[in-house]
Amino acid sequence: MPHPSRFDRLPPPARAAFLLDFDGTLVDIAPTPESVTVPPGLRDTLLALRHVCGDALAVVSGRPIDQIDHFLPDTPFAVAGEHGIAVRHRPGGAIERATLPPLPEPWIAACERIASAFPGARVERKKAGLVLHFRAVPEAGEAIRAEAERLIAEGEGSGQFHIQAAKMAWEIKPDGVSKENAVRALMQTAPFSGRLPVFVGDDVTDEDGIRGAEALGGTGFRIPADFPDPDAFRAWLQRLSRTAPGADSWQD
Ligand SMILES: O=P(O)(O)OC[C@H]1O[C@H](O[C@H]2O[C@H](CO)[C@@H](O)[C@H](O)[C@H]2O)[C@H](O)[C@@H](O)[C@@H]1O
Repeated sequence: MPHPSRFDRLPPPARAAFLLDFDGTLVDIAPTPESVTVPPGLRDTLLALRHVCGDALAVVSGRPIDQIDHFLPDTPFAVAGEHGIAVRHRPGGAIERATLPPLPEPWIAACERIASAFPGARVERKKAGLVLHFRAVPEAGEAIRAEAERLIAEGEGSGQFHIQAAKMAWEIKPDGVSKENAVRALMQTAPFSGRLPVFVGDDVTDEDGIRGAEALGGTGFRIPADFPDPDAFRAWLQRLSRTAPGADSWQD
């Protein structure tokens, strides 16, 4: 029996809203957060797709919004950053931030100590959390996780944060934050409202986004289950972006 086409799961252009993860989905994974490169043509593809679907295109990332603006300036209509803690619903609009407990100061110093015990590991600070990266020292991943779990179980902040598994990284993240909430928030305002979300991602946090899209009657795709890698996903997006605005169905 032939594999059902991915297009079977796609709402038509007039009903679809694209909510896309960044790292590992729109761009290839790189050795460090700073060293990702945006492939030539990706911005044009996203802008064309945005045009086809009436502007309903958002990036939903674990990164802060300013980093998405840096890599994809003036490209998505909306951006949700830090897994949905921060949401900007429209270009130039205000950034809405969830009110969350601050990361306890002693944890920041403790995480720096944890990272320095494993040369190659590093801490990435975020406004409401931090990430312990171990891509350069993969064999230390489990030990770093154990230390981080011990840390967040104690003192001020315990019971308010959890460890989110990421790609070669552990993120200390406030409870109650998820890409599912980000999808729900984005889909409440124009031009997303009234459309069906199509969420695409590659990581554990993206499963929340896919669940959020499905709960709203939309659909989700995951790399590598649905596309072998970001390159294959970008090629698919490029084909979709060639659909004529106003067309009833997607160009394959
Ligand atoms: O939700 P995303 O847009 O996928 O962001 C998830 C995290 O991505 C970044 O870390 C990951 O990508 C890096 C660059 O490819 C890679 O070096 C690292 O190992 C990955 O974990 C980013 O640094 C995090 O802040 C994001 O939460």
